[in-house]
Amino acid sequence: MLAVSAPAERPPEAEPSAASGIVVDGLTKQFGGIYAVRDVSLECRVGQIVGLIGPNGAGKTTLMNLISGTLTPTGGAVYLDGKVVSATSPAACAEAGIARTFQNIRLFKRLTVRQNVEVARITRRRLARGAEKAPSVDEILKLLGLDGIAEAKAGTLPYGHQRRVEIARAVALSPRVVLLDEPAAGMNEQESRALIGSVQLIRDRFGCGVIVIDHDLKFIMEVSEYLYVMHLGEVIVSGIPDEVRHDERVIEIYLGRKARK
Ligand SMILES: Nc1ncnc2c1ncn2[C@@H]1O[C@H](COP(=O)(O)OP(=O)(O)OP(=O)(O)O)[C@@H](O)[C@H]1O
Repeated sequence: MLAVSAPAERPPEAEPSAASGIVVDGLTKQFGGIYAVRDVSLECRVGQIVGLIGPNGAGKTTLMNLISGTLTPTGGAVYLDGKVVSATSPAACAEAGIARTFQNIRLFKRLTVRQNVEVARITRRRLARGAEKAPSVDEILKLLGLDGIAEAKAGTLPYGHQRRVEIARAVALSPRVVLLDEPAAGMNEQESRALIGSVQLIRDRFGCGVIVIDHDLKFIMEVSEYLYVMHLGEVIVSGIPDEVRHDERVIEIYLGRKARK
């Protein structure tokens, strides 16, 4: 059965104080008179892969920016492991255990793939978090299929490879939850299929939660265990991918003809 979220409703088990992972509770962000995000409640437990979809302008990136501390909410809160992390800073969120990638890739382009990941590892050591289950740089590179190009300069790589380096760098921080903003953008069918396996391996090996935004519906339906659909700043539908895929509102209003293919 499809769960339809009333704006102010919180998933029944989402008690912020008791949760392990991220709980977003009634989050709102206004830019002047525009509600980019309006009373959004969702959660991503540690060990869970959650997808976020919606048409252009739905509020997905704003929500990511609120969760990762890049933006300060107008209302509501974000909890990580029961502690409020919203309205702090990107550095505080990273320190608490939220890592992310960006729609616009932000790598050290003149450094090699390995050096990019090593820089993140140095940061993690400084944070003194996750040491007990931290995989080596070599393991991270292998997990993302980057071991064969570890010595290549990041800036010389095709777009799809650069996206994987970004993910490797994010997981090298040993996050509790990693946010992936359009990780399959620019990838061909074969690459995005391989990425599904990598994301699942990351979750298994690191034991972290993963929140994924992507416009590639095939990719996001396959990789996610649970989906939230946003439109005009609000979560309008949530459920497992099979339920969301067949929801009339999602097909006709939010996914349009893409869903009929
Ligand atoms: N800094 C800003 N100032 C004013 N309005 C903004 C700002 N950032 C986002 N918005 C508005 O908020 C709404 C949500 O934008 P957002 O980029 O979060 O959507 P999105 O779902 O990520 O879209 P896309 O899929 O195209 O990236 C849009 O109407 C957008 O114009």
